[in-house]
Amino acid sequence: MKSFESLFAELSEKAAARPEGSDTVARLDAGVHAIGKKVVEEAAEVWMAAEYESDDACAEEISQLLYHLQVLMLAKGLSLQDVYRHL
Ligand SMILES: N=c1c2ncn([C@@H]3O[C@H](COP(=O)(O)OP(=O)(O)OP(=O)(O)O)[C@@H](O)[C@H]3O)c2ncn1[C@@H]1O[C@H](COP(=O)(O)O)[C@@H](O)[C@H]1O
Repeated sequence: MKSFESLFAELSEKAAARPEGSDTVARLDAGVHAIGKKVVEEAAEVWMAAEYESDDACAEEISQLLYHLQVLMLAKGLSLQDVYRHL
């Protein structure tokens, strides 16, 4: 099972190697503005799932929000440590 750290390592590799067909590479190429809109969209989906859907649906939406936050971190050049030091 993936963790926050292992997903970030995987996405970092994708950003560096830029494999053909990677959704992550396409999102990075779209830029911070587009990624930020996706973060907001996913956050709203988390909220709606928490209020009106199952726990599993909510967990899935949270996983997607975490993914898009990581894409935003990569687009900004932020490391895990840059974020963790504020926790
Ligand atoms: N964990 C994720 C992940 N979570 C969410 N998403 C993306 O976020 C989308 C979910 O958003 P929506 O529900 O809004 O779906 P949508 O409306 O079709 O999204 P859009 O394409 O319109 O933005 C999914 O369709 C994926 O495109 C993810 N895309 C990739 N990963 C993982 O990231 C890794 C690298 O993936 P690639 O870069 O595609 O190789 C792999 O381990 C993947 O499993």
